[in-house]
Amino acid sequence: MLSEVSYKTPYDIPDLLKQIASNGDNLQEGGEEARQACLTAARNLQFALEKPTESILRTRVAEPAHHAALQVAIDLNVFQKMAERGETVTSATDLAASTDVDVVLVARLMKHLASMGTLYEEETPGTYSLTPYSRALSQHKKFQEAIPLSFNVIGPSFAKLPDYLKTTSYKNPHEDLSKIRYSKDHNEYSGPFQFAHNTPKDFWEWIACQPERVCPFNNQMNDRVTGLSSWDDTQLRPLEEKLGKEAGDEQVKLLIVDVGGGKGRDLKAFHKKFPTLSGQLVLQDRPSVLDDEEVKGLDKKIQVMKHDFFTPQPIESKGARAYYLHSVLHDWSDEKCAVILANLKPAMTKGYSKLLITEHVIPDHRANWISTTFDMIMMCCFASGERTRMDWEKLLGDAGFKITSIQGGAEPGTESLIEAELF
Ligand SMILES: C[S@@+](CC[C@H](N)C(=O)[O-])C[C@H]1O[C@@H](n2cnc3c(N)ncnc32)[C@H](O)[C@@H]1O
Repeated sequence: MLSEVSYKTPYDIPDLLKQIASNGDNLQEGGEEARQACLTAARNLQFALEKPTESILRTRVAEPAHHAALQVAIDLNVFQKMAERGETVTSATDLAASTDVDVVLVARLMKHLASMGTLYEEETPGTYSLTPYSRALSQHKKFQEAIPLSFNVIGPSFAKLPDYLKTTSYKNPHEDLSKIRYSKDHNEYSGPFQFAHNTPKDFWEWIACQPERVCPFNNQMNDRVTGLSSWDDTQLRPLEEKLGKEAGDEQVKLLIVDVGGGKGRDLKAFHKKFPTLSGQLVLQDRPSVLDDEEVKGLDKKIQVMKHDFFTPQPIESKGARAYYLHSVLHDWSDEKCAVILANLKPAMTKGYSKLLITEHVIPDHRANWISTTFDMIMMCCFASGERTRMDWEKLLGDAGFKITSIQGGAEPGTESLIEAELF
């Protein structure tokens, strides 16, 4: 059986098994690197061993059904209820009683959640315990809020992508497809998101008008679940030297302007790491983001400023040491990014101000699934995309910047820190 599968698959099954065995033995000492190697080999082994009929069932129905079951479980607080019971196992009957929901329904949902790895089914049939994933879902609002956002906001865009692409004769989604109708009644700018949600608004305008979604979305941006992180320590550490001492300016007035900085998570992390570094930190974003209560509680070192980055950068004077764009440019086409960058340039001082960008840099070969997933999200929600190194060089070069370094994220599939300056 194995040799038959191995013959047909491009994966080397014996080698994958060896990788799992050697990295598995080394999980304690090997740390994150061994875990990642083991996980990659295990994922590839699944692709190699699954029959096409199993793969098709998994992708077309098992995974969407899992997503739906997760959404229902979130609606019913299933994971919190399991955690609150303080027991290691819960039966569908107990859970149905505490959620006041039909036991047959609860049992069916739990079975699918267990078969897909979100719950663990114990030796005793019909009893379940939490896995690290469902425990995280039980404990953290950021995980609970992520599911409805993917289910109700991003999911419909994915579902409609094939129809949208058919409509556009398979053009790469781009805002310039302005003749594409977003619905039968309208004839305005449209991307897959507008097509799916039947709206002329861009994602940011749309979400700002959704009172029940705007706060979870801003929280989600502020407290990322995966793939997009606050700058990690390896990226953060050298910045003290670069932004502080290297400036040759003991009293830096303006240290970082975080443009489209959300609720200030990155500036908070920066200030926590380097509390004594001189210079003001400035947080800029749309009113719907900055009016959030959490923003009002930011340290006074962080000045909060409503600013539309499609208008000239208001922080000029001598120029800040760094203008920072984290997960901003991937939301926009090259043409729109050119406008954002052109608005920053007059504010920057050549040889002094840096442009810092935290974004995915998609490798040309064997891109990680997390980066490719974000690329698909960008395609569907923003008619934009993640960029390769060459894309970044072109985008920034055309805008008058030269890249001085690209520091990869600590984990595969996470964002890199790109440093650039005016030439
Ligand atoms: C993907 S989020 C990233 C937020 C933040 N930099 C982070 O990494 O958590 C993109 C941000 O761009 C902001 N944004 C979108 N359009 C904007 C505009 N025209 N002017 C300023 N900010 C904008 C959004 O409100 C959002 O906070």
